[in-house]
Amino acid sequence: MESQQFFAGLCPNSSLPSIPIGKKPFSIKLPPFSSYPYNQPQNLQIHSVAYNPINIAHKACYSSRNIVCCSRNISLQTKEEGFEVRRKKLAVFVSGGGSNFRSIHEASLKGSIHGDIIVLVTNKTDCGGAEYARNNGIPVILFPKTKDESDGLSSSDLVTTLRRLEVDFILLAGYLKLIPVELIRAYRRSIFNIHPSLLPAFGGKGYYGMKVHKAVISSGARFSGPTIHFVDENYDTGRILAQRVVPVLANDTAKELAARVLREEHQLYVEVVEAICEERVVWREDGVPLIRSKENPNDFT
Ligand SMILES: Nc1nc2c(c(=O)[nH]1)N[C@@H](CN(C=O)c1ccc(C(=O)N[C@@H](CCC(=O)O)C(=O)O)cc1)CN2
Ligand SMILES: NCC(=O)N[C@@H]1O[C@H](COP(=O)([O-])[O-])[C@@H](O)[C@H]1O
Repeated sequence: MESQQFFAGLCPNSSLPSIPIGKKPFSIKLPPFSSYPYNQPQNLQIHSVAYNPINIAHKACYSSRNIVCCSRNISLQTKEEGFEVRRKKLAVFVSGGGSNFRSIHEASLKGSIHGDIIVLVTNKTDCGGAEYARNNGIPVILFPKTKDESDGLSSSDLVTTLRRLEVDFILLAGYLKLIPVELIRAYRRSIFNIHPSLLPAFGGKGYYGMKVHKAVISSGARFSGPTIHFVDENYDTGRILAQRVVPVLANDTAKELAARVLREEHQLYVEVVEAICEERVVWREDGVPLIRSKENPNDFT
C-alpha cells in the first residue's frame, strides 16, 4: 500500500514537511528498521521515510490502521491491533457555566475521549464550571493574577504548573481572557478554543457569548455555527480546525440561536477532542490542519 505521509499534530517539530497538496509525497523504502534510532513497536509496519529537504532530518513515518505518526520515540499503537495510544492529559479553561467542559468530561469518563481532564483553569472561581470541577474532584486554578484576584497565578507560574502536571493539551471553553504569549509559546499547536460563530466572521475582541449571536442576527446572516481553532496570540485568529453549520431562522432571538449553536458545540468539541487525543490531527502542506477520519484513514475533514 503506498503510504500517505501526513504528520500528526503531536510531532515535536513544526518544520516537518507535510503533505504536498494534490501530490503524493515522495517516500523511499526504509533501510532495515533495526538500525533505526526509534523504539518502534515490533508490530507496526514502517511504510516510508520522509526526508525533509530543508534540514535533511529524517523521521520514521509509520502507520497502523488508523493513525499515522511521524515521530521521535513515540511508541504508536492502535486499539484494533491491541495497542494503545498514550492517554492524554487535558487542562480546560472556563469563565462561565462550563457546559462544553461538562460535555468533554462526560465523554472522558464514558471512554470516547482517550484523555483525562486533570485541571480546570478559570478567572472566576465562583463560576458554574469551577463548581462542577470541585464537585467532580478536578483541581481548580485561578488565572490570571489581578489586583482584585491577588491569589491568581502569574503567566509564568501557570506555565510551570501545567508543565509539572504534564498537561498535553489546553482546551478553552468559554474562557474570556486573552491567553498570554508565554503560554502559547509553551504549548505550541496544543491550545484549542471553541467560538460560537463561523470564523473568521463575528470574531475578535468584543465578540463573546450573546454578543456574538446578536451580531449574527443583526447582520442578516442565514447560517451560523461553532468553530474550533488553534489559539494564537490574538483573539480568534488561529488556524481553523473544525466547524459545524446551523441555520439562522428569520424570527430567531439571540437566545434561540445561542441554544442551537451550543448543542452543536457540545458534539463538535467532543469529536475534536477525541481526534486530538488519538493523534488524528494532521497538517496540510499549506498549513491547514485537518482531522483524519477514525473509520477511513484516507478521509479528512
Ligand atoms: N490568545 C488568545 N486568547 C484567547 C482566545 C484566542 O483566540 N487567542 N480566544 C478567547 C475566547 N474568545 C473567543 O472565542 C474571546 C473571549 C473574550 C473576548 C473579549 O473580547 N474579552 C473581553 C473581556 C471580557 C471579560 O473579561 O468579561 C476583552 O478582552 O475586552 C473575545 C474573544 C479566549 N482567549
Ligand atoms: N468568544 C468566546 C465565546 O464566546 N465562547 C462561547 O462561550 C460559551 C461558553 O459556554 P459554556 O461555558 O456553557 O461552555 C460557548 O458558547 C462558547 O462558544
